[in-house]
Amino acid sequence: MLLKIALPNKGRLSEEVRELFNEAGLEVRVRGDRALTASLGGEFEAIFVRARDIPEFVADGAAHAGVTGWDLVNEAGRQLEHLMDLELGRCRLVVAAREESGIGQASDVRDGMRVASCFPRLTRDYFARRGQSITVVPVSGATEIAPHLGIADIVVDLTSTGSTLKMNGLREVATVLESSARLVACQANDAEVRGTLDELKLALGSVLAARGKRYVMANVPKEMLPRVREVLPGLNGPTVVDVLDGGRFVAVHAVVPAKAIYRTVNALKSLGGEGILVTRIERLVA
Ligand SMILES: Nc1ncnc2c1ncn2[C@@H]1O[C@H](COP(=O)(O)OP(=O)(O)OP(=O)(O)O)[C@@H](O)[C@H]1O
Ligand SMILES: O=P(O)(O)OC[C@H]1O[C@H](OP(=O)(O)OP(=O)(O)O)[C@H](O)[C@@H]1O
Ligand SMILES: [Mg+2]
Repeated sequence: MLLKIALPNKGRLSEEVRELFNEAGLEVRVRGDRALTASLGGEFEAIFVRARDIPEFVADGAAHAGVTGWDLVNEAGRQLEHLMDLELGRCRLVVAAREESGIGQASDVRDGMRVASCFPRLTRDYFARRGQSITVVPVSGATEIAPHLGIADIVVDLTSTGSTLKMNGLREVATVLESSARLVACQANDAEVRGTLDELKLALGSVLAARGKRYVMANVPKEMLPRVREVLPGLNGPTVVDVLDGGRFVAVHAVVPAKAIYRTVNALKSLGGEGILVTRIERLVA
């Protein structure tokens, strides 16, 4: 059975999502730039649609699963099964006001104010939860310009680096939602589909797990092993391999957090380590 996976056809998430699937061994083979579907190999077929439409398509069962922003999943308000956080497309949905507006926090927003957003549902819910009565001005893009055109007092929009807000003279005053790309599935999927999606999760998860890790190999003096063990915890302690040099050195191999590489290499060197190699890992299945 061929499982349909809805992926963003363009925009912010499309490239990185394709890269992730490729690295997981599900190569996105598109026939030309504008193809609407592609074979992913194995049991999967990709259908390329707008990120914003993906929650609807998946909830309706037009696709068994899909990848889109958590912001869009929440905006759609459909019942979906959340399968995993893909740790990309990280951004926040925020309330922002003009620098000179005098609005410094959400409670400064006065009843009756107009709020421009591509996320009318989340905007309405946010202010309703706070007991503030505002009017949503729905827009479909370039939200940041709305306060300058006088069509809204404040905005609710996505931000990551903050440069768009800054460029438009807007100040962030509150966070509505933290977002990243998620794999979501249709609640009506049967057991067979769920089983295949578990395999997909394992494949994608193994790429994500490998991204933050490096594989380190080094030859170290045998008598230093107890101290090397402290430097190289690895997944279950380092792998130790004989070196055919009459027993003076052993080779140690370990998986370490990428962030710790600088410290680890220096520590191995100071313990007399030689021939230190650091490599990337493609996939890591714990
Ligand atoms: N600045 C950003 N940094 C990181 N992720 C972002 C950023 N902006 C948007 N995203 C994520 O990417 C998703 C898709 O955004 P994208 O801009 O590709 O589509 P869109 O705005 O819905 O449509 P379009 O821009 O094509 O009209 C968003 O829902 C969000 O999850
Ligand atoms: O905080 P920043 O890093 O500046 O990013 C924020 C911008 O990114 C998104 O727009 P996008 O670039 O996707 O363009 P769009 O408005 O066409 O969707 C979002 O709508 C903001 O405008
Ligand atoms: Mg956008």
